[in-house]
Order: sequence, then C-alpha cells, then structure tokens
Amino acid sequence: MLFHSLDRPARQIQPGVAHLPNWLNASTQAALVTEAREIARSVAGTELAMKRPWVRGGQMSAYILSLGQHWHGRGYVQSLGGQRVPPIPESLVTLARRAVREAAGVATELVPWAGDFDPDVALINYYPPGSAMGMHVDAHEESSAPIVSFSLGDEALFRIGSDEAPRGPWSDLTLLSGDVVVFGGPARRAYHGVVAVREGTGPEFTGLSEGRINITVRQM
Ligand SMILES: O=C(O)CCC(=O)C(=O)O
Ligand SMILES: [Fe+2]
Repeated sequence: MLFHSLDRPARQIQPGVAHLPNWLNASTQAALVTEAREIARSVAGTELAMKRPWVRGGQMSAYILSLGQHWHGRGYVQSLGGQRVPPIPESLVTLARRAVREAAGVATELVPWAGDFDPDVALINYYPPGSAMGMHVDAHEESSAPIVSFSLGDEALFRIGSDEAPRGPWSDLTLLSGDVVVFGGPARRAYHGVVAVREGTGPEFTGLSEGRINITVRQM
C-alpha cells in the first residue's frame, strides 16, 4: 500500500520488459480473485487441483493452478487423469492482449506482438505468506511470444535479469496489486523470480485475505 500514493509511471525496466503499475482497476482485481477461487474450487480434490509442484527435487512454496494446459514442472499436458484442464476465461485473454499492446508502448521490443498475441495457457500462482519463487526461465513454451504477468494481493519483490546470467545482474521491482509486467523479445528467456512477498500489504478490495496471486498468460 505504501507505494500507491507515489507516482509510478509505466516504464521499460530493461529491453523487452515493461512494467505497467496499477493497470488493473479495483473491480477487475476483485473479479480475477473471485474467478481464480471458483476455478480452484471446481477442480479441488482432482488431479488438477491447485498444488505445490516439485521442480528438480524441490517442492515449490507457491501453489499452482493451470488453465488451458496443465504445467507439471517439466512441461505441459492437455489433460490429466482423463480430465480436461479448465479453459482460460475469454476475459483474461482480452486483458492480456490489451496489456501486450500497452506494454509495447513503453518497451518497443514488444511491438511485434502488440496485435498478435494468442495465449493458450494461464498459470495461477498462489503465494501464501512467507513463500517465494526461485530464479528460473519460463522455458516450456515453444513460442517466443511474451509472458503477461498480473499481480494481486500482497506486494512482491520481483527480480529479472538476462538469459545468460542466472546470478545477475538484476533489475528488482516491487509489484503491487493491480500491476502488470510483460516480458518478451530479448527478455523472453531471462531468469526471473520472486524474492519475497510482503505479508499483510495487499489492499482489502481484492477479497484476498492473505498472500498474493500472480497470473501469467502464455502462448505455446
Ligand atoms: O509471481 C510472479 O510475479 C512471477 C511468476 C513466474 O515467474 C512464473 O509463474 O513463472
Ligand atoms: Fe516465470
């Protein structure tokens, strides 16, 4: 909440990375939280239930729910246990396309996708208090289209670098509820992660009582 009152202009963080602060209005944020909760409930108790995946022998601290295709830590599958993965809501696709267009206005490397973003997958991450996400590359998509990332709830310290240097140098930015990050072009395979989530910093209007939700929209 601390930063809401400060001026945070939309800007290019590094080539191919755009930060659009406060891009989702309060009612859209609340609607996304409700939608995420409803989809999570619809697959609860099945193989597609929101869970903490295992990656290279370690269990992630964030929970993941897949839409469109299911991400299982080593790649994607269309269905699991004979059950179809829930589709991406059309409203989310529309939001993501708009975000890419606006991101291209501040990071010109994204211009090739400004009118040409056709997502197949959305991953909903839930970060309980105290969780994080280690540095990684989003590498299981064949397409070079950008990733669109929506933040809801508690503030996060997001870190992004280059595709060559898993140990930095980094750009660090605080992501608040309603912020969008789009990364693509020269940054599409950049290492990135969530260093920390700041407990109790999310606005009440999202309806999320604790933690953080991040939704990444992806083209395969
Ligand atoms: O939570 C975030 O801001 C980033 C999430 C992420 O990197 C991912 O889902 O691959
Ligand atoms: Fe990622």
